[in-house]
Amino acid sequence: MKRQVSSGERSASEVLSSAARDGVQPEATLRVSELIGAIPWLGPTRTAKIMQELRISPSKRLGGLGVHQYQRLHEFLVRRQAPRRPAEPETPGSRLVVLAGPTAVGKGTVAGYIREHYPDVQLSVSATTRPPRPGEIDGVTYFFLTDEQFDRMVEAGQFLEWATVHNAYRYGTPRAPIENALATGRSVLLEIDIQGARQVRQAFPEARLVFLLPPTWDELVRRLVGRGTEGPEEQARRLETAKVELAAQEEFDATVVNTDVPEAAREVVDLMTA
Ligand SMILES: Nc1nc2c(ncn2[C@@H]2O[C@H](COP(=O)(O)OP(=O)(O)O)[C@@H](O)[C@H]2O)c(=O)[nH]1
Ligand SMILES: Nc1ncnc2c1ncn2[C@@H]1O[C@H](COP(=O)(O)OP(=O)(O)O)[C@@H](O)[C@H]1O
Repeated sequence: MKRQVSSGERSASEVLSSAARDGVQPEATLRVSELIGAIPWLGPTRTAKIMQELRISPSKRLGGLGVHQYQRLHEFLVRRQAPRRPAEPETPGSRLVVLAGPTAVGKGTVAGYIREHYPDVQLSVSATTRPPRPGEIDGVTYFFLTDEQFDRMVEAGQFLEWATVHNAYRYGTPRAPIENALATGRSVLLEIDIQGARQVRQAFPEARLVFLLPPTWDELVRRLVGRGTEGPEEQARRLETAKVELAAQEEFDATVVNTDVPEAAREVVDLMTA
């Protein structure tokens, strides 16, 4: 027997979770666009955009989703359902700032400079499934998690955003430290990839998104090659991705050109306080 999802009963993600648990497909004939469109504050345009991001065609019904589409939809709903922050920071003056940009532009270097020279800026510590490199400290560089631990945090809605980066490992921003910092009037800087920046924009429309640019394309190539952490094949793949990533700068609130590290760091910090 079919029935409609009603907000007074179970939420959409509860329906999907129990379906996954029980191995049954409820509401199989419900269109995904209707399910998403029923979320408060999402108009048809946002719904269409979300469908596009989830890579689900507008006509798809729940019962017709592929495994990956189903997984993406589930994760989206869990994220939406996690406790939401109000539209404005709770304390005036606190701000959430995202620093993103193409591979090897110097995000880590600039963030490291800020950590060292601007102790008042709180830098978010991400969680990752990638193994630690020599010298990296758990809880300082990253929280190093197993796949299972990461899954549990995703399920519990404990990430503000998360993404698989460079087709390899998963990275995510723990939600609680960010919310605590903003609630106590501190600004927070997230150094994350572009997919993550887009998710932060959805969850925190008031966040400021800063895009770090290389002075030139050739300099970006020089930095990637000069860093020497990837082989030629991986370098070529990252540079292909970088072209797409550079096109995303239009979506950001501000751009900073990383010619000189201290100068770029100061510009980012200025954007946090301005
Ligand atoms: N979405 C997202 N991306 C992250 C997060 N933390 C780090 N990243 C990105 O993950 C990528 C890989 O970082 P890292 O493991 O330090 O490797 P490296 O950039 O190759 O030195 C970088 O582009 C980071 O910006 C996070 O919490 N969320
Ligand atoms: N302003 C800069 N001038 C010259 N080299 C830089 C500058 N910023 C970063 N680099 C170098 O570029 C390489 C990539 O920087 P990194 O911080 O690892 O990039 P990302 O975190 O964006 O992938 C590193 O070798 C770093 O030392």
